[in-house]
Amino acid sequence: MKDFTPEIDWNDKVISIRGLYKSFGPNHVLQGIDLDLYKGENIVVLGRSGTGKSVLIKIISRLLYPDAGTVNVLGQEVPNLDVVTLRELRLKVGFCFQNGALYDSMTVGENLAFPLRRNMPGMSKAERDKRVALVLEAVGLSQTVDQMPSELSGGQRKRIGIGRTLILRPEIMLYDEPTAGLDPITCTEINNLINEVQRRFKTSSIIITHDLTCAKATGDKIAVMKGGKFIRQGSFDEVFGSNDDELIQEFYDYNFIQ
Ligand SMILES: Nc1ncnc2c1ncn2[C@@H]1O[C@H](COP(=O)(O)OP(=O)(O)OP(=O)(O)O)[C@@H](O)[C@H]1O
Repeated sequence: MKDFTPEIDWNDKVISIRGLYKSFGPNHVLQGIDLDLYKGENIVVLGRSGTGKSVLIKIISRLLYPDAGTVNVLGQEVPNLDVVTLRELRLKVGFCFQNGALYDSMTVGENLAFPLRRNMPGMSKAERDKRVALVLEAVGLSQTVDQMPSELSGGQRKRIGIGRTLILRPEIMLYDEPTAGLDPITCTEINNLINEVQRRFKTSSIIITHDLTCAKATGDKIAVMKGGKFIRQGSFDEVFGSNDDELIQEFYDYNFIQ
């Protein structure tokens, strides 16, 4: 449970997806996905390995093209965008990669400053340093500014990875398996950070995971993916509250057996 009430604007859809299909040869991965993300909302896309969760967020950031369907992000139809508009949109849609995607040869501070240097070349060094300090404080790792990524724990790397995405002040955060490979205490810290980012920076997020604890802690809405579709959507309690729902029970059992 969150210890705050998220400020969700139900009149403002920041992502709207309809009839999304994607196949790789005979592998029909997405088979009719509809999804709405509202401003300020955290949606968790929950599904077993290989169900197409990553493909979905890659299509949202146009790392992949869909075969059919519409993908509207912040009022723009993503598959049709020219490269300049796409670049501008990508500044507003932050992608948190599973491994944090940090450069091993740069310090933590340099890693955080890098997206600013590349995307906001007019920004002064003083302003960059200020932003780096703010983000480090937000992810709770101010003391690591001069450390190398190899000196960080897995959980710290994840936090810095989230910070590196946050540094451009995106409106939307896409989290790819944010708790994968972490111990339960570190998972809780990452879940809390995802909520803190939502509260403090007013972001809207899609969190893809197969971790039920992460889903429960961070999701204002849960969308369960199976067979290329969402088989259930609703709050955690709406989706997981019923004991006689076989599809959901199967997922629940799988989660605890793993
Ligand atoms: N570029 C690609 N070319 C071919 N097949 C792909 C490509 N990307 C994904 N796939 C296939 O699409 C399916 C869904 O992959 P995806 O990575 O979205 O799964 P996932 O639900 O994110 O799983 P996991 O939790 O294991 O990351 C898999 O069968 C995968 O092999």
